[in-house]
Amino acid sequence: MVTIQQSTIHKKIAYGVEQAKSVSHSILVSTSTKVDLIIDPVTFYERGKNRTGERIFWSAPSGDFVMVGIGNAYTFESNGGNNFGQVEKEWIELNEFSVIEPKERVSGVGPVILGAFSFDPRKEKTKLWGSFPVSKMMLPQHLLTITKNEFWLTLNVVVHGDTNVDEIVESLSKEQKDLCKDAHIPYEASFGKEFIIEEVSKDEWISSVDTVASQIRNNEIEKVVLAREIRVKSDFLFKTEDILNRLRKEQPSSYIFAVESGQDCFIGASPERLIKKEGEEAFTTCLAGSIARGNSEEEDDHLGNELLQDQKNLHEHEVVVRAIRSAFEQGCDRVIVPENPTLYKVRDIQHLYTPIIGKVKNTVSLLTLVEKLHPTPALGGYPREEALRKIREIEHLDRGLYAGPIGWLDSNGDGEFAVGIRSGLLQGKEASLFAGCGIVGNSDSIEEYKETQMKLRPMLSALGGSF
Ligand SMILES: C=C(O[C@H]1C=CC=C(C(=O)O)[C@@H]1O)C(=O)O
Repeated sequence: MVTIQQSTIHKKIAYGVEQAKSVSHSILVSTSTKVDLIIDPVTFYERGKNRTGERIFWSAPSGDFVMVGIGNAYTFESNGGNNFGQVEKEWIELNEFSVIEPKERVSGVGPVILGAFSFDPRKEKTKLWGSFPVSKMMLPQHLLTITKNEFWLTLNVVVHGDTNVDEIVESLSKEQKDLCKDAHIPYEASFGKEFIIEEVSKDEWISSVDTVASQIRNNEIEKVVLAREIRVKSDFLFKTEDILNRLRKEQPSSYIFAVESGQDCFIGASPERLIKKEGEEAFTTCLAGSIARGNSEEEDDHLGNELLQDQKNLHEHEVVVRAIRSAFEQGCDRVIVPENPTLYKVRDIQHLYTPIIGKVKNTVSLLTLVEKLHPTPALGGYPREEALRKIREIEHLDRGLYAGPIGWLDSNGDGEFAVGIRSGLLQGKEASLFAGCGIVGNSDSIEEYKETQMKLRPMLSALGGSF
């Protein structure tokens, strides 16, 4: 097995400890190697089960860029606000004292932090999300990166002047061997039989949609996204790797993610990018306005064309484009916005879609852009603060990480965040699944309810159930 050579790790960590002594400061040591192995990322995730609560999974649409993090080398956690600025500041400070190998950088390889931020830290937290802090980004001890058909293994560790080099090298090397053992074998999922679905506050949700739609008609606000929850109960433990496996097969055009905390796991397959930053370039998307997929190609085209001409959906979408363009222009120059939306199709649903690109201004960072954009009117509403107040007041739901930014950031300041929709919270034999939709003046509450059912389908199917 070709993993990272023990002697290489030893040399780097010993050097890091010497540095830590001489500067009287902790040092981040990060060693990465391209390995000549094929590793199934879900198998690798499963092999990390001794570190339950400290595992994270991320894959971009099409599945050719995957990251799996196991174990915490450093955690950025907040129980107050989302603290985007604080996370960034601490991350930059941690990188100031570092030993990173190899010097030439590959995106997503080496020191990378991954994690998620809450939708609305000001909404009162309930027991449901008790295992999770408000925001959590972690630097994994073990990181598997699959990019451009290459497999990379990274070891990250933060050392101090008194760190015992032999001990830490031995434990990291052993863990890495265990993670890679037979990891080429594709993960096989298994599922139970019993499946109960409980709707949470269904009638209240429908009546909230009616209330909000009438307030919009009275010009009190322009758009509000209202979300709801279903609780799923089973006769078997929901295992993250089983569900990841299904999501990877069933939702190839979505971001697939999982982030654990304690015994719980937030997991999903989101079609919606919030922001990607690659050097000077930034990419965002407006995704709002939805319709079902057809049973035949003809019916699918027909539904897609209907969506492209539907005034209610076009209005819902236009509000999002307007707000994202304005937020994006604060952080970027040369912003390019297509004139009309096209369609973005995932397995169970098709959306109106407008991708936006720009050139990031010199002083602007990825997390600054996340903060400017979040929550877009595709998740919150418009105007933002009024919509958030309305959601706090009227929604019978603790969204937690649902609809919040989830993604990664590297030490060059590049990375990507999606919005954590089409998602759920796994809690042993139970799970909560979430879905929302944009409410405008002419929204019909029963139609909106049906739309949420459609948006719950990807996660429900990955859990082994259906409506
Ligand atoms: C809020 C959700 O979807 C958003 C993203 C795309 C389309 C949406 C819509 O048509 O309402 C929503 O704005 C969700 O899936 O929970």
